[in-house]
Amino acid sequence: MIIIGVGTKNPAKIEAVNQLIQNQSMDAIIRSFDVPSGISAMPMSDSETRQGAINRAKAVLQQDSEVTFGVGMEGGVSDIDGDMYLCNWAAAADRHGQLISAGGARILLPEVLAEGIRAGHELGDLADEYAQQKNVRTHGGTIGILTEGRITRTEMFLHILKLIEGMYAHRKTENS
Ligand SMILES: O=P(O)(O)OP(=O)(O)OP(=O)(O)OC[C@H]1O[C@@H](n2cnc3c(O)ncnc32)[C@H](O)[C@@H]1O
Ligand SMILES: [Mg+2]
Repeated sequence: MIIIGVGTKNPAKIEAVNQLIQNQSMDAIIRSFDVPSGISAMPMSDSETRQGAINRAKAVLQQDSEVTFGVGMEGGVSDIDGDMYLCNWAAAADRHGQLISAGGARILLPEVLAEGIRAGHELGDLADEYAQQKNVRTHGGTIGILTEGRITRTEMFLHILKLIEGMYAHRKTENS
């Protein structure tokens, strides 16, 4: 059995790992840790968002010596030619120094959310106000609001985690 350490207490993210385990019939359990992302609270680029995911994955390995894989997930925004997109990254680190990262689907943010972020607010707070809901970030996420629930934050992170698990499997075949 492996122990997957997840660097968050956000249930929407933890559920993505849970679903990966079910999907891949992995013999694994989850432990969750409140680790620092080491970046700003509202990451403003792909580079920063990816770094947050990597920092979390590595921090988990430091927190608990029994953890087999550290997993980090981070959400942020990324500007393309003046348009602001929601972006998401995840990373997995093992004890052999192997680090795998991947990014997820992007969705254009409505201008009212983009303006709020440019003014220094966090997307989580803006999304709650926009949707007239509480804790969007721990439920369907902004992507869930903007797609009328067709793709939720959990589904989006599950997709990224499948990419990472698949790349890990591919590397094993390459090295065998
Ligand atoms: O508890 P953690 O794991 O930190 O999860 P989080 O919901 O705070 O999410 P992130 O730190 O990964 O995201 C950075 C910021 O971007 C916001 N954010 C990112 N993706 C979001 C989403 O889908 N819905 C709402 N807010 C989001 C949120 O406000 C965070 O402050
Ligand atoms: Mg956060």
